[in-house]
Amino acid sequence: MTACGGRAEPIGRAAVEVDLWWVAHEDGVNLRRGRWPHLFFFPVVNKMAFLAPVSSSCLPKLYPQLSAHDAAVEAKSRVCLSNAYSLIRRTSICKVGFSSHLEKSELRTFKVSSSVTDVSTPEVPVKSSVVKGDSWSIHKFGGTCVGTAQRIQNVANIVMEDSSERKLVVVSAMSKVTDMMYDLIEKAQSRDDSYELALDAVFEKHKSTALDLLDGDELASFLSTLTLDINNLKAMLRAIYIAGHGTESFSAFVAGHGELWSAQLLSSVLRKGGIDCSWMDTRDVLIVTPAGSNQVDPDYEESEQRLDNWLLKNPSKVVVATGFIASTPQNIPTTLKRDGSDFSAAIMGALFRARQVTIWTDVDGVYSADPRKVSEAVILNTLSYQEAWEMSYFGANVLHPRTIIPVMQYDIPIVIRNIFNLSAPGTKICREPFTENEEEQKLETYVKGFATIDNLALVNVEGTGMAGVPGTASAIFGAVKDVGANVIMISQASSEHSVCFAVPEKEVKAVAKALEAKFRQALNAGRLSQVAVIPNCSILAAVGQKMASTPGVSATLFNALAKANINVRAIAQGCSEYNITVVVKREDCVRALRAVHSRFYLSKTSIAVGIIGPGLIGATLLNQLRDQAAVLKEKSKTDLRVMGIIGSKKMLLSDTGIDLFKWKELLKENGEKADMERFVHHVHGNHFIPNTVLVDCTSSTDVADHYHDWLHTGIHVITPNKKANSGPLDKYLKLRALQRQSFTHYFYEATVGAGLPIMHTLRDLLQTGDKIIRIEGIFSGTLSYIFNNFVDARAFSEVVMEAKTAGYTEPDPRDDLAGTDVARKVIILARECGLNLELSDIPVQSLVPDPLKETASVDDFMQQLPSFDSDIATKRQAAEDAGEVLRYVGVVDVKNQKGAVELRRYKKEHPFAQLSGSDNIIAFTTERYNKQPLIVRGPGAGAEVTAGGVFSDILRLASNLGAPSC
Ligand SMILES: NC(=O)C1=CN([C@@H]2O[C@H](COP(=O)(O)OP(=O)(O)OC[C@H]3O[C@@H](n4cnc5c(N)ncnc54)[C@H](OP(=O)(O)O)[C@@H]3O)[C@@H](O)[C@H]2O)C=CC1
Ligand SMILES: N[C@@H](CC=O)C(=O)O
Ligand code: NA
Repeated sequence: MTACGGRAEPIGRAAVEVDLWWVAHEDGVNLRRGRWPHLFFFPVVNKMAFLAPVSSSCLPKLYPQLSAHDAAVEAKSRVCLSNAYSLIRRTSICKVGFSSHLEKSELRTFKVSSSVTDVSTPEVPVKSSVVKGDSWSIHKFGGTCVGTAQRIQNVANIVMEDSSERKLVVVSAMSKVTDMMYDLIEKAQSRDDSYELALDAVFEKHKSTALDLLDGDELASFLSTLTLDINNLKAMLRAIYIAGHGTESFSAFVAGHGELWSAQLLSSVLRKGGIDCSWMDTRDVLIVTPAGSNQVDPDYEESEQRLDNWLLKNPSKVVVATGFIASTPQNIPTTLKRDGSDFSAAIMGALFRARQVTIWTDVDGVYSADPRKVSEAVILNTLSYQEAWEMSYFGANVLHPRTIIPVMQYDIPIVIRNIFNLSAPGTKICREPFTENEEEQKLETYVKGFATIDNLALVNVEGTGMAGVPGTASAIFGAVKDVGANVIMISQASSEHSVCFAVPEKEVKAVAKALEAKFRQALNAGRLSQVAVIPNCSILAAVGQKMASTPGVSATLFNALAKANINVRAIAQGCSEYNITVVVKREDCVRALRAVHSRFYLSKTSIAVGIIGPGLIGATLLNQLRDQAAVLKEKSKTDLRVMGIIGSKKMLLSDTGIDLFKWKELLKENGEKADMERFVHHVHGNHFIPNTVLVDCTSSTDVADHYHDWLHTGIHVITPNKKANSGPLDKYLKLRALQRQSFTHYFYEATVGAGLPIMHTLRDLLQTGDKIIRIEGIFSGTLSYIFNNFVDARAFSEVVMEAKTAGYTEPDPRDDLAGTDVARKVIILARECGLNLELSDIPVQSLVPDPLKETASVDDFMQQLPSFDSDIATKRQAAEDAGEVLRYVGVVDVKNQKGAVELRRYKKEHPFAQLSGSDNIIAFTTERYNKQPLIVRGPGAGAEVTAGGVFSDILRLASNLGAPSC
C-alpha cells in the first residue's frame, strides 16, 4: 500500500480542520472507466472518504517524480487536486455511491492545499499544481485604470500590495482602445483606407506604453508579440476591406486585442517587479454561448475544466487575465458584450471560488443615489446582492446584474473600490451586509438607495370589460411583446378595470398602435374605454432588502413625495419588498429623488430659499440664516440654501447657494436686473433641492398677488407681509382653500405681533376646539412705542421718528399712524377666526393729520409732521389729567362679527398701560379662557424679532418636510 498525504481543509461553515491521509490501494479504490471520463480516487480518513477526479492523461505531467516509485500506483492513485474542488465530498467510505451525492453547493466548502506529506513510505514530494478556493483574490481593472503607462504601473503596485496568497487580475483594454479597434473594423468594412493609419495609432499607443514601462527581454518579447499581432490584424483588416464585410467573430477577434495587450503589458510589469506572474488569454478558458441579444451565458463546467488545464500548465500565483473576451464552444473568439470585463471578473471569481472580487473603478463605491442629482448622496458601506441587483437595474452605476449572478452562488463578495482614492474602503456587495453601528443600521438599511430611469411612458389600458376576464393581461402583454417592447413596470389595481405599465418612451407609439389594433373590437364595443399613453415619465425606485416586513417604509416614502408636492402616477411593489417603484412626471423626477433621499436621512432636509425684499427684515433674516446654518445642518439635518435674493431693482441668483457672508456685496456687484418670473423659475427650477420656499419680506401687494400661483406650483410661501391676508376677501379665501387642499405650506406668523406667537396661539386654540369670543390688544409695535414714550414734554413727531429709526414702523409710517397696519392685523386675526370681513369693514381712527394724508413721499411726511404735534399733545394731556394714558388698540369681536381700531384711554393700572418699548399685548378671551384672558405680551416690532418670527416659520416648514425635531 502506498499512502500519500494531502491536506484538505474544510472551510466556510464546516470550520473543522481535518488532517487527511489518503490511501492509494486497489482494494480501497473504486475505479471506474468509461462511464466517467476520469479515474476516481478516495482519500480516506477516520472512516471518511474524499473523492476527487483525476485525469490519467495529466498525471505524468503533473507528478513526474512519481514515476520513479510505483507506476501502477501513479496511474491509479494520484489525485489530481486541481479538480478536487468540483467533486470532493465528505462521505463514509462504506457509502461509495458518490455520484448521486455530489452536490456542488457542498463542494465549495473545501479547499485543498498543496502541502503533501507521505507518512508511511519514504517521502514522495507531490505537488498539487491546481489550487483554487479562498487563497485566490480577483481584481478587475477597467480601461481608465490601465489608461496610461503610469496607471498600469499603479495597478501593478496595487496588485503587489495585496497580501492574498494568489491573485488573478482581470484587465480591460487601455481606455479608448476597444473603441479604436471597433473603429478599425468599421473603417475596413466601409472600405475606408484610413484604417491603416488607425491601426498604426493603435500600435504606437501600445509601443510607447511598453517603452515607458519595460526594458530588456520583457520589452523585446512584448514588442515582438505586438508587431506580430498588428501584422495579423493588418492582413485580417485587409480581407475585411476587400470583402466589404466582417463577421461578428472577426470583429470580436479584432476588438479583443486591446485586452490581450493590456494583460501582457501588466504581467510583464509585474514580472519586472519580481513577481512570478503568467498572463491568461481567457479565450482559452472561458466558454460562453450566446443567449439572446447582447448577452451570453457562461458554460461553467467546460470553462472549469479548461481553467484546470490552464492552471496545470501555469502554476504562477499571480495571473493577469484578459477581460471581456471569451470563446464559443466551437472555440470561436467572442466577447462578453456590455460590461464584459466586470462579468469576466465575476465568472473567474466563481470558477476560482475566490475569496473576493474587487472591481476597481473611479468612484468611491456605490452611492445611495446618483451624486450628480443628489449632491448629498453617500457611499454605501455594504449592499446585499439583491440590493445591488435592484440598484443596478434601476440605473445606478453599480454593476450589471449579470455580474452579480456568478459570485452570488458561491457567496463571494464583490468590493467596488476607487483606484484614485485608495483610502476609501469602497462598497462591499455580499450576502448579508452588516453595519456595526446599530443606529446607523436603523437609518441606513431599510432603504439603501434610490435609483431612477428616465424617458419612459405609461400605457394605461382601461375598461369595465376587463374585470374578471381571464387572458386580458396575456393579450395586452402579448401585443407588447409582438412589437419587441420592453415592459419596465406593471401595475394593476384589484378592481381589474385598468392595467398600467411603463415602457421606454421610444417604444410607446408602437405599443399603443399594437394595443389599439389588438383591442379594436373591445374598444368599439365599449368593453375597453381607452388605451391611453402618458408620456414624459420617470421611474423612481427605493431599494432596500430590509424594507421587507418593515412597516412604515412606504408611508414615509409617499409622505416625502407628497410634501415635495410630487404627483405619483403609478406604483409597483413586488412581494419580495426589495423595491418600491413609483412613476412620476419626468420634470419632477430629480426633485422626487431628492425629497425621498432627504427623508430617509441619507442627507439633510434641503430647502431652496428665495428671499424677496432684502430690506430691513429681509437683510436681518439673511444674517440670521448665515449665523445659524451650520448648527441647523449639524443638529437638525436641515440644509437651507438661499438660491436667490431679489429686490425691486436687482436680483442675485446662485446654482448652489449664495454665500451669506457676502450676499450684500455680491448683490451689489454681481446683481442682475430684477425679474420675478426668472427668479422664481431659478429658485424652484433647480433640480437638486426638492423643496422651495419663497420668503416675501416686502410690503408689496404685487408680490403678494403671486402667492396663489406659487402655492399652486408647489412652492411654499412664508411672509411677514400682511397684504395677502388682509387684501380682498375673495382672493384670501381662494388662497386659503388652495393651501388646505395642497401639500404646500403658507406661514405668516410675523404678520401679527412680529415674532410673538400670536398666529400660532390662535391656531392652537381653534384647532383644539376652543371658541374665540374676543381678541383685543395693542397690535402695533410702532404705536405702542410711540404712546409708551410720548410722555412729559416730548414731541409726537420726535417719537415717531425714533420708532422709524428703531425699525418698528412700516416702510411708510403712515400705515402705522393711519391705523391701517393695525386694521390689517385685526382683519388677519378675524379671518383666522372665520369672520369674512373686508378691510373696509373695520372702522379705523387715523392719527395722520388730514393735510398730510396726501403727502407724496415718506420723507415729506416726516418733515411736515412736527407742525401737527400740538393736536395729539392736547389729547395726551387730557388723558393725563384724568389719570389715564392713550393706547391705540385693535379689537376682534368674534361674537358680534366685527372689528375696530381706535385710540382709547386706559387707567394707569390697566395692563395695557403697563407696556414698555415696542411691546404688543394681545388678550384672547375664549370659552376656555373666559374669566381671565390668555395674554401674549412682548416686543411686537423690530428687525431682529420679526426676522426671528419668519425664521421660525422656515424651521416649522422644514420640520413639516421631515427634518427631525431636536
Ligand atoms: N419692521 C417690523 O417690525 C415688521 C415688519 N413686518 C413686515 O415686514 C415687511 C418688510 O418690512 P421692512 O423690511 O421694514 O421693509 P423695507 O422697506 O426695509 O424692505 C422692503 C424690501 O422689499 C423690496 N421690495 C419692494 N417691492 C418689491 C417688489 N415688488 N419686488 C421685489 N422686492 C421688492 C425692497 O427692495 P428695494 O429696496 O430694492 O426697493 C426692499 O428690499 C413688511 O411687509 C412689514 O409689514 C412685519 C412685522 C414687523
Ligand atoms: N409696523 C408694524 C410692524 C409689525 O407688523 C408695527 O409697528 O407693529
Ligand atoms: Na407673530
